[in-house]
Parts: sequence; structure tokens; C-alpha cells
Amino acid sequence: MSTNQKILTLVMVRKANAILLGLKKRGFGEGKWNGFGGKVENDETVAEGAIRELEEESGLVAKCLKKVGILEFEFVGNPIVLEVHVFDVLQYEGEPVETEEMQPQWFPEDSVPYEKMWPDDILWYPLYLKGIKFKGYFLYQGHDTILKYTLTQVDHLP
Ligand SMILES: Nc1ncnc2c1[nH]c(=O)n2[C@H]1C[C@H](O)[C@@H](COP(=O)(O)OP(=O)(O)OP(=O)(O)O)O1
Repeated sequence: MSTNQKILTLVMVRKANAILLGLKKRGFGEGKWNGFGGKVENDETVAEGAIRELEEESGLVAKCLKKVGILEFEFVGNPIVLEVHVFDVLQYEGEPVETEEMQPQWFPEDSVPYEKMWPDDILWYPLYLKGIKFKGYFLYQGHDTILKYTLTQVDHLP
């Protein structure tokens, strides 16, 4: 991994045509609805990081995860590249609870609040919701403007 790269996770939870999102209460992405996740620590695998972040941010304990996408984000003027590994939770235990970082809420899959989410989400969620694996790259100016992007369907993910 290059010193300019940070590995993060984004964990998506669904049930019966609804998706669980959390309103970020602090830090990066504050005020936006998003899946759950964060930076992977040095002493854990990406999947272990995903499980830890989901529990820390929502109280849910993931029992089975599947990687569904990898998204890279760059911001003009910032050398750091964020590599976000997106996971679908196939099985979990517990009920979502509000935490210091997130206020969780179920949304019907046809009423995802894209206007209050990262602008890239409306581009790749349709693939995710159809069960299609994907890779994406997004160059941002600030946090609201995508200057360019690529998004491709893939058969396999590392
Ligand atoms: N553009 C975009 N779309 C969708 N999701 C994301 C982005 N950029 C992102 O960073 N994310 C996701 C990836 C992670 O799930 C979070 C960001 O994690 P962050 O809060 O920075 O990491 P933590 O380790 O929880 O941070 P601390 O608060 O503990 O320092 O957003």
C-alpha cells in the first residue's frame, strides 16, 4: 500500500426491500446518510475492520459478509487516495442502535435519500441494489462536486 493510500470499509445492511443507513454525526461526511465503516487498522484484515466498524457504529454484529465493490476517491489538492471496500452483510445479529458516530434508520430501497448522501452514491447504488459487483473511481472538488469518474461492473473482486 502506498503511503498516500488509506484503506476504508463501507458496510451495507439490507432486509426485505429496505436498506439501513446511518446519519453521520461527526467527522468526515458529517450530516450525510451513509453505510457504516471507517479506516482499517494495521492489525486487522479489511473484513475484520468492516465487522468492527459495523458494530461500533450500529451495534450490529455481522456473521457473514460479501465484498461487492471497491471505490477509489481522490480530492483535488489532497495527495491521499481513499480506497473504500464495500461489503454486503448477508447475516447479522442484533438490532440497530444509535451510537456516538451514527444515527441508524431503515429506508425503503426506492426512497434512498440521495440528496443527503455523497454525490457518488446515486451512481453506484443502483448496481449494488441489483446485486452487481463494481469498481469505481471518483475525483472530487471539495465534497460536493465530482469532476470525473469511472464505474465498471466486474465479475470478481480481490
Ligand atoms: N464518497 C463516498 N461515498 C460513500 N462513502 C464514502 C465516501 N467517502 C468515504 O470515506 N466514504 C465512507 C467510507 C467510510 O465508511 C466512511 C468514512 O470513514 P471515517 O469516518 O473517516 O473513518 P473512521 O475510522 O470511522 O474515522 P474516525 O472518526 O474514527 O477517525 O465513509
